[in-house]
Amino acid sequence: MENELAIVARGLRKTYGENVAVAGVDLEVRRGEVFALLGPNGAGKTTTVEILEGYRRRDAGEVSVLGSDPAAPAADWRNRIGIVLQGLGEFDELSVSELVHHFAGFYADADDPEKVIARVGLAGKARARTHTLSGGQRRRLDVALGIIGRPELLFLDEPTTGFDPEARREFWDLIRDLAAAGTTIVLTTHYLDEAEALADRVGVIADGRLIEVAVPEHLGNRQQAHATVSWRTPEGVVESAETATPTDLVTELAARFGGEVPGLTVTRPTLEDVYLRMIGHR
Ligand SMILES: Nc1ncnc2c1ncn2[C@@H]1O[C@H](COP(=O)(O)OP(=O)(O)OP(=O)(O)O)[C@@H](O)[C@H]1O
Repeated sequence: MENELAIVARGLRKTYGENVAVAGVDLEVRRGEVFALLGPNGAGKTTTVEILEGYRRRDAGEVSVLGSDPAAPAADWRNRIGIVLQGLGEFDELSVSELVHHFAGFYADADDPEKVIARVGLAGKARARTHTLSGGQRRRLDVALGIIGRPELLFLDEPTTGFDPEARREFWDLIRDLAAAGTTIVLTTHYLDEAEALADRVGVIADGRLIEVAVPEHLGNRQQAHATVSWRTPEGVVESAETATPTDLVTELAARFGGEVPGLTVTRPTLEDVYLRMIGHR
């Protein structure tokens, strides 16, 4: 049902001269979903997202975003979408609070600026001039400007680049809050842990093609992958075996050792392992 889908793209294509940036992408994002686009540099993520945002023209394909074609949207369409832009240099002399209030003025039903400032963790910086913010604080301000209009659909292009680990965790909590409140979120990221932590589904783009869409646990048949069981022999040598039935092997080892197995670990391929395999690095 179109209604349950925030985004539908069919055969999306964009070329720059000889260079095919997006080579026929089919994509569906459900309402309320957090969808992450992963892919190496130059894969076509930003081009895809900017077409969906209405900032780039496609060469071919059908696109519907919140029921409108982004190339010719309905009158209130842009108000229903949040876009996290970077680098609003001309507003450098405004304070955080002034800038967020200024942006709130663009929307008929904007959120409370002070609440949004607190929500992105900038309450202590509300009076600071924006040019005095650190890179990570600046990015939080970008997010505040993206959500001030209470968007139904929020686009975030590499939102946590430059964040320290604590800021990333706080940002993830913010994204989860927004998702819990029903906001559909499309984000691009290079961080696999971020995709795994946030996304309901992940789409992997390589060379302008969407090569797989899956929930993070299922990406690249990760769940079917063999587990690696490692242990230490009485001589102190670390041995390991790949197996489809790790429980059997561990049970056998436990019997062999008469209880606790020294140095026992059971691992499966990480999201990073399967991702690198998918995009061709082995
Ligand atoms: N305005 C442009 N003019 C010409 N080529 C472009 C333009 N924008 C993007 N491209 C090319 O299109 C391809 C896809 O770029 P895009 O920015 O969509 O990739 P990306 O997946 O977002 O990469 P990154 O992870 O590095 O941000 C690249 O080969 C890029 O060089």
